[in-house]
Amino acid sequence: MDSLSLSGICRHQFLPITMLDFNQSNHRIEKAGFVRKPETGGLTITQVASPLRRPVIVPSLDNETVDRRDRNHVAWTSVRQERWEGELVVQGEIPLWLKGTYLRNGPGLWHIEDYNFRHLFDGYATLVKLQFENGILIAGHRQIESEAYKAARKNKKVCFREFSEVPKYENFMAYVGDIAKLFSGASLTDNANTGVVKLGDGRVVCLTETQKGSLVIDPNSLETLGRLEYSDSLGGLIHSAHPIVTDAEFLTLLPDLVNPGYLVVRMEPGTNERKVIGRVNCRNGPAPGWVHSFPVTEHYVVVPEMPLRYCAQNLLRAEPTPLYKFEWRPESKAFLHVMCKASGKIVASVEVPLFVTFHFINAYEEEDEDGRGTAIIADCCEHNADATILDQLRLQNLRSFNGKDDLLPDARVGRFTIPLDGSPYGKLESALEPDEHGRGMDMCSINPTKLGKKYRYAYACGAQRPCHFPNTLTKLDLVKKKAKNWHEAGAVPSEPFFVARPGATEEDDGVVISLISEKNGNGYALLLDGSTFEEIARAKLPYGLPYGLHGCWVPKE
Ligand SMILES: CC(=O)/C=C/C=C(C)/C=C/C1=C(C)CCCC1(C)C
Ligand SMILES: CC(/C=C/C=O)=C\C=C\C=O
Ligand SMILES: [Fe+2]
Repeated sequence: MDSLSLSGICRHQFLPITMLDFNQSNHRIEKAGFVRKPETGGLTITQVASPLRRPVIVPSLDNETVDRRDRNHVAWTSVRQERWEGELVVQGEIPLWLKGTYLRNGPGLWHIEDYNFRHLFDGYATLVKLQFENGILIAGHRQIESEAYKAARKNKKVCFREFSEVPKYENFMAYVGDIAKLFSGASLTDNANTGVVKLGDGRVVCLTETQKGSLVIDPNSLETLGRLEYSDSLGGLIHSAHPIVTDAEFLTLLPDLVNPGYLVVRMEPGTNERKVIGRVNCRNGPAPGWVHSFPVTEHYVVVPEMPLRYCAQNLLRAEPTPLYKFEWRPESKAFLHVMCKASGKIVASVEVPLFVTFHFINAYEEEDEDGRGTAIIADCCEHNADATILDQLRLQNLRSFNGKDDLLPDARVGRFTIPLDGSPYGKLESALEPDEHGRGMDMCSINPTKLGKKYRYAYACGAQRPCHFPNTLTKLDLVKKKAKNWHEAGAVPSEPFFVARPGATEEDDGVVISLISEKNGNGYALLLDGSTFEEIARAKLPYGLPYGLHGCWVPKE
């Protein structure tokens, strides 16, 4: 059976993919579909094969994971097994034009043995795929085999510095040794749990905030293929977790913690060499602001200098502070710098009101009637200049929601206006009334053809209160200043990801994909119409998956 004859498979029941070729394995068959491989240390292995004739090995994790499902929402519970793949039964209709794979990355495993991690961002990366073809949906998930994850499994403890977790030191000398390794980057994690991008040359790369955590994966098997080794000598240990990736380029920011500033760099498809476009020196402060993401316009890169700054002392600490590796420095103020992509020259550098954002949504240039640039508009999911959102993402807080208390801090679509006439100040306002989306706002996507251009629609997660975490999918109309919200009681939806219909002329002509973790432990893939924002299809997963962060689309050639 090949991928084109999938429609021959029974679609009336949930269909795990079954073993076709036992000869490819040395495993002893214990019962249909289950085999035990002695050298895996007692893990249960299910040897299965996909309709694409690819065998899939599915080690389950430990019982503790499953036990904890009773107590916590599945969104905040470790994934229950290493790997799974199968066809899903679809309710509704998947558009026939939707051909390709949606990949979603995120931290999905938050414990090692008895030790439970602290923060959402600490979890070992779980990659999920939804493969669409001819109205059929094959889903799968797999752990990313980072060095950090493999070492933790092997040694039964955290071995690298994660977002908030650090290895437990046996004595002071071990701590000193680890600090020495911090400066070379050797002790930093490569747990690529934040996002996944498809480069112009077809490579698919999972990313996190550390440069060493750039891992190439196979979008079909979800296998970890190896590290993307940058071949330049730019050095540095960290970068923006959200590069801007198009078929033509990969743009990112490398924060410089020694001489506070940022390098703006560009990598061409087919190469591993980043070349410097230019450098921005920080206007203020002892360290650069955190750059989880940044926006671009057609001609410019906007470099944010947030008052939430990297903090060398906090990097060295064995125990986390409320802001982890960062600190809130309002006295350092906030700035936006605008660099010309072609020349590397800074064309504007303005002070703006204090702000906190993880995610910029988009940016574009405004022109006068003669076509001269007058301003840059940059939109972001803005947390009302309140950095405590970072600590709200502690697992204990996310797990403690009892349906009553409302702990999610307010957020909005923050719209910056950066004048290009040399004025020293920029503006920050709400792009629409935050009550439109329940005063929750994060995890955004747009139609990628609008990247850097004037745009009207964005998709994001909003809030239906009370809640501890964004729990709606929302379509934002930034022209009419209205939002349309999707919500299901108790459900935690992940980032609504927009895929445009090939040949579409309307900005919102396409579908929005999200993965939903349900209160009862189940989960499903959801497809909404990008224009009406009504449900067009859903497909139940065999079990609910943990919350995930960001996705990408790999179209079928
Ligand atoms: C999942 C997510 O959005 C963010 C993950 C952030 C990580 C893993 C940050 C890691 C870091 C270190 C391990 C040390 C250096 C600083 C910093 C980049 C925050
Ligand atoms: C999930 C999140 C913030 C939610 C707040 O409302 C931030 C994720 C950041 C990393 O990708
Ligand atoms: Fe992010």
